[in-house]
Amino acid sequence: MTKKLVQVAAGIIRNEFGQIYLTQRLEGQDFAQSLEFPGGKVDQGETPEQALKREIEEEIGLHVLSAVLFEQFLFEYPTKIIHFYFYLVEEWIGEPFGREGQEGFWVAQNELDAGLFPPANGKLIARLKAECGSVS
Ligand SMILES: Nc1nc2c([nH]c(=O)n2[C@H]2C[C@H](O)[C@@H](COP(=O)(O)OP(=O)(O)OP(=O)(O)O)O2)c(=O)[nH]1
Ligand SMILES: [Mg+2]
Repeated sequence: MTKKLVQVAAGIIRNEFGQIYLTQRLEGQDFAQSLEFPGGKVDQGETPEQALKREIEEEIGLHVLSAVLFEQFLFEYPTKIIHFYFYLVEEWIGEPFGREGQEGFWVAQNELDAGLFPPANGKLIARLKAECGSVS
């Protein structure tokens, strides 16, 4: 059987201190307890950027003012292939919080730990850490 292809848009929400806002996936979701960049599936008729803005509002209550595509790639999971669109977001209105009951917190960009995220995030996190001149 061919795997379904899903589009996912997520935000690397970075503040002026070089910290990134992460959330923790809830029980009952796939990759429960993993950390994630807030975001979700692109709906039919939506562009990835529209999906990003909608998901960020729904999940963490921020109104995104500008978003720049940082990286897009395909990642194959056992049951699906995901086309990820990760956007860097540095301008927004509001204070982020886990609107769906999930934990959320700021982490320094050079202290991101790929082991706490789903497997698809590995390369992206390595790139974010390399940007900070971090060795691991
Ligand atoms: N948001 C997000 N999803 C990620 C990341 N890494 C990763 O593998 N994923 C996977 C987990 C899910 O299989 C998929 C995203 O779907 P989601 O569960 O967030 O979708 P959604 O917000 O639309 O939620 P739902 O309505 O389907 O419950 O992408 C990440 O950094 N952020
Ligand atoms: Mg989501």
